[in-house]
Amino acid sequence: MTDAILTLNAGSSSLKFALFAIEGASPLLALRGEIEEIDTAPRLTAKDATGSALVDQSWPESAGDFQSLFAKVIGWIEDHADNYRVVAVGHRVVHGGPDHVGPERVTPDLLTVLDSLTPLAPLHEPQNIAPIRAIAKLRPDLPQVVCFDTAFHHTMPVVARRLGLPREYEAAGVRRYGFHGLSYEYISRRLSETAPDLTRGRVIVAHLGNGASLCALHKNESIDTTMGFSALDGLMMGTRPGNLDPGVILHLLQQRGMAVAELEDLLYRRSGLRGVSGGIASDMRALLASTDIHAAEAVELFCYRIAREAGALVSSLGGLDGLIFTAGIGEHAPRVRELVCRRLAWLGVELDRDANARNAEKICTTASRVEVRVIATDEEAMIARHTLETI
Ligand SMILES: Nc1ncnc2c1ncn2[C@@H]1O[C@H](COP(=O)(O)OP(=O)(O)O)[C@@H](O)[C@H]1O
Ligand SMILES: CC(=O)OP(=O)(O)O
Ligand SMILES: [Mg+2]
Repeated sequence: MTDAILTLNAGSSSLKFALFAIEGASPLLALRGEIEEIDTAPRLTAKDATGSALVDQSWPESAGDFQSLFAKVIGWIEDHADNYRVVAVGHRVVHGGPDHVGPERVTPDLLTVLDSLTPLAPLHEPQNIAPIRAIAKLRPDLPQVVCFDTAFHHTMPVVARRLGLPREYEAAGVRRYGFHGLSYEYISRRLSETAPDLTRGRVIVAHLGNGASLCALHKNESIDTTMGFSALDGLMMGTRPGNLDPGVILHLLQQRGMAVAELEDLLYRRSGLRGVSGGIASDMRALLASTDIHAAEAVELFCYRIAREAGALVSSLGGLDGLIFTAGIGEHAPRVRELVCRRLAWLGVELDRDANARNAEKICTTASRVEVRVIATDEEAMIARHTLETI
């Protein structure tokens, strides 16, 4: 039996998991998998460390039922990883609030704090916390560690964190936090290994998954990002509108008499690619495959908003040396990268079309003034490292 760390990463459209063998100081990947499209067409796939497929199974009847899908993942791991002894579980938790800026071991008090942050991340925090409680019940002795998406952004200067509201709100925690921090932390480490020049310069990382954001890295530290107080801000996403004139919210509440729960549903689940495509899909693969004009318009708006927000971050950075695409869409959708890069040509971004079509690591021409790369993110590897360090 080999000691291992189990990692769980509940995103807005997927539940990702991995098992890492503990070998010396660094965890070694044993297997990884995910259930994707949890709300529409749940499908479990997993691969061993060499990339060989271990399972491909669908449960259309369990769409939207997170608890039952989580139980299926745990059941599958128990059946297929019996030569590993899980000695700790690491979780991605989206919101750590103002006081939690590093990985922490789970305690009952910490769980109470995390519960109180649920209104700030209603699409994620409940799915992040439920597995912690379920595991604590089954195995109270098993150490569990939480790794916050907000933590990586603690280097943001005050001016990037502050909202234009009266001071008392900031003191009460109403400020910009930023998310996808485990992904940005992993990318920053990969840059140190593969493109060290960029770690001394000004880089925008585009994490384009079902949730999406941009991070401005200056000398490899976050100095600004497009998500703010909640995971609603910034880019348009799979089901979220991204930044929105607050006047629209007032209009919906006052003139349309919309209830708060209805508004929350609109902003977290019915907008973004799903809403703009007229309900065709929130999933980029389906939109790119569709011939419907509304699907094409949704993709166009997605890319327009990325280029527009990137322009704002170029201003925060005072220029741009590198542009990195990552996460589900960023890693696998050449069309989206092409549309974004075309809009950023004024910065000296010049895409190599063949390299882009191949999802190559470097996708710019030699003449490009900005180095454009595709880097596969690995939030699980970050969670495993933090978990091992914490226990
Ligand atoms: N081959 C592909 N081409 C285009 N989009 C893809 C591809 N593979 C995955 N995606 C998109 O990536 C998104 C999911 O990304 P992911 O990072 O897993 O999301 P999250 O972690 O937010 O749940 C979906 O919109 C999906 O359609
Ligand atoms: C913060 C967030 O939106 O996460 P995800 O992209 O995993 O949904
Ligand atoms: Mg994700």
